Amino acid sequence: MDSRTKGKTVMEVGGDGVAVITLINPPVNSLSFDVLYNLKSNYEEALSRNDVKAIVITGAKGKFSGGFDISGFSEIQKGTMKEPKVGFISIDIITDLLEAARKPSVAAIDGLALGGGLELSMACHARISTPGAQLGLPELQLGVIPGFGGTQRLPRLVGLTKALEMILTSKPVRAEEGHSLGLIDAVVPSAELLTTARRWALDIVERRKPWITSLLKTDKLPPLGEAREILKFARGQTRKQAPNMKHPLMCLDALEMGIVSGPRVGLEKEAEVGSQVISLDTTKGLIHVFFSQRGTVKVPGVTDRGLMPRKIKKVAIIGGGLMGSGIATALILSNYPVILKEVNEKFLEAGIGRVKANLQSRVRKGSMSKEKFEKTMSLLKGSLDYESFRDVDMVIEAVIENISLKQQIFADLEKYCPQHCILASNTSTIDLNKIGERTKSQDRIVGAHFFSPAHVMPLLEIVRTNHTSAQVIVDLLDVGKKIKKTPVVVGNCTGFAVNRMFFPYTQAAMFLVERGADPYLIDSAVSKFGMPMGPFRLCDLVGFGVAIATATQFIENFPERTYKSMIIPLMQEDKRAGEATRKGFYLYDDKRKAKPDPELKKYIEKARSISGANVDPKLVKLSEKEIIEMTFFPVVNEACRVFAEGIAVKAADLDIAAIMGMGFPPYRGGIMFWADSIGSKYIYSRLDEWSKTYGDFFKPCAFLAERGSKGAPLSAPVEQARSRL
Ligand SMILES: CCCCC[C@H](O)CC(=O)SCCNC(=O)CCNC(=O)[C@H](O)C(C)(C)COP(=O)(O)OP(=O)(O)OC[C@H]1O[C@@H](n2cnc3c(N)ncnc32)[C@H](O)[C@@H]1OP(=O)(O)O
Repeated sequence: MDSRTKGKTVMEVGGDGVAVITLINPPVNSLSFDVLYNLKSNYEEALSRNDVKAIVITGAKGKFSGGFDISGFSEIQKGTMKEPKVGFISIDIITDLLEAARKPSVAAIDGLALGGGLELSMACHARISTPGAQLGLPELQLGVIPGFGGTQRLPRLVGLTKALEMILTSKPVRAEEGHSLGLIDAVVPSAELLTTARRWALDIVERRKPWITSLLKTDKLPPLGEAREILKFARGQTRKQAPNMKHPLMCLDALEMGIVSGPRVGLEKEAEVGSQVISLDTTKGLIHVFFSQRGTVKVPGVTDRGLMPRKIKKVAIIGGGLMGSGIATALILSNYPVILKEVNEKFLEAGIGRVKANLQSRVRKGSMSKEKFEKTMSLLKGSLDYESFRDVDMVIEAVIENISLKQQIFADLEKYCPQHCILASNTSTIDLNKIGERTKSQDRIVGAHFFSPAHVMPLLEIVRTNHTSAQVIVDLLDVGKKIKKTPVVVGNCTGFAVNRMFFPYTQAAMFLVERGADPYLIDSAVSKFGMPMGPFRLCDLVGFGVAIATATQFIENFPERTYKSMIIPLMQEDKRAGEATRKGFYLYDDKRKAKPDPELKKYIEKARSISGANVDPKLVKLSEKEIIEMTFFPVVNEACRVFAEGIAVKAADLDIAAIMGMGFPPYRGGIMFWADSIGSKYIYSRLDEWSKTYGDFFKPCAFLAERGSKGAPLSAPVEQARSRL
């Protein structure tokens, strides 16, 4: 492949008169402009050659195509690449050249056909796939819409309702389902894929198989009135589920246009909308997230050293509480044999019971069979001592946040575990150097910070100290991948990356309420911004015990910028400790439905009298925009500190940590990306002004001050950061 080109296609014409065109653009054969232009010229050649009767399109190395090359969108957004004439690829190449050709095409699909990949195959006159193939249109997840005819052809092949489900959820279907839906014509083993596709193509030529033009099919479309009702319902659902995003509704416009006015007009609408969505801010955010999420496993100085992950054959977990049992669940679900250690029979039984309950909930929901349940549970063994730790490759300690207890455990682990064994702690705040103080194993001590519930939440913070070896990080990154987590490697400090960012968020909310802002309005503004819930509802959910324990750590470690509100401790004293006690900032009914509590005022007033804070008329009447700025700019400030200190190596890692650990809306691109979309100058000036009026909690850190004074992007690499890694 020419080093300047990004992918290509190759065409081979067989003695049977079938031209096989192979898409080649590793690793997923994405459709870059180079691939698409090559495909066009191969087609033109195949159509003009007398020795070619039919065409088969396939992908190299067991993958049809992962869709349009997503980096092409970033380049169009940055203006470094020009998008060709709107609809050129979809209408001129895929529809008018390929689908309307006088020679039939068959798609031979192995592995995956996603986005533009599936769209290309739908323009072929038949599709043959292997059993493992994944077929889907996940474009909305990226902020774009199916732009190679998917909004028109999918409903015509699988029906409107199923097409809407596939497009709006971005979820792919497997080959067998695709077959029963009419998306796939035949499912055959890999070894037979190409021969079957060639034969099928020749059968179409000989009229032994039908020559189907997907775009002209109408048999699966509902009558117009019914179609309009289905689309109206889909619009309502979309507005509810994605209120801050325009592109799903724009996609529905293209779909509807095709159904009402015919597929050609629909294609034109799709091309017009497809080109408009590329420049939406939400699209820029989502595409940034796609690459950032994949970038977290690229750790300079660690993953670029050629180290191979060692095989982790057995894992031990210490502590069967909520976290330990969740971690055990995640591991056995990915086939790791696990030993769960507890201090007595009662706790051990309870821990194993939690794991069982986690899996049983899957059986109840139908996502796990009873046989699979039994098989998965058989990977878990309980233990009350360390004898069975002699052959484990990794231990994850998940006991309560008590330094001396953890120190004792690590000293014991050093005695019982083999020398190569990784010694990990699930601590969320405690310094790992302190935890390992009584050992000589600093190079294999690492943080494996899961988020609750550990078998569900996608983030894994891998915390390294100055002594943790690169090999241990590589091993843990591999385990993270195998248990389907997104790992973010961070440095060692109180709260690591996620909790350090989380803390100022709840603190800012407490500050505002003590000065007269309405907590329920704050929660509502923050939810509208896109967080799963507001800070007060979140405190109720997490429970005040955890909130107080975390606050204690932060007050101890960052006293100069911790706002010491008494609201939560005062409520805790009255035994209202959040959702678990049915009373916190809200009142909860039997169904966990939250409603505001007029009594809350009493606690706020008492806290105000203790702190000496006064109601500030300006803060009583904050607009939603101001609420967002006053709660999230302190988070940006802390993220800047984390970045400047080298706790995170890349700003994009903080974006992913905020999205997956805090629930920051992905379509805003993550905390640093969002901050840069607003501008460092503005954020700096607001924080500076608030710090002069309200104190050091808002004081911009040196990094933000420096970048803000120049208006420089906050996410640009830190050249001379004092790295703690
Ligand atoms: C004018 C333009 C109109 C365009 C119209 C068209 O309708 C639009 C599209 O087709 S948008 C693209 C739709 N496709 C997708 O959304 C698929 C995205 N990719 C994935 O979901 C996954 O990557 C996967 C299922 C294809 C593979 O998953 P797996 O876990 O095996 O591997 P990774 O996710 O780590 O990916 C491996 C590397 O491949 C890169 N990559 C994947 N897909 C694309 C792509 N479509 N374009 C460019 N690059 C892609 C990914 O970034 C990884 O790269 P690394 O460098 O990190 O290894």
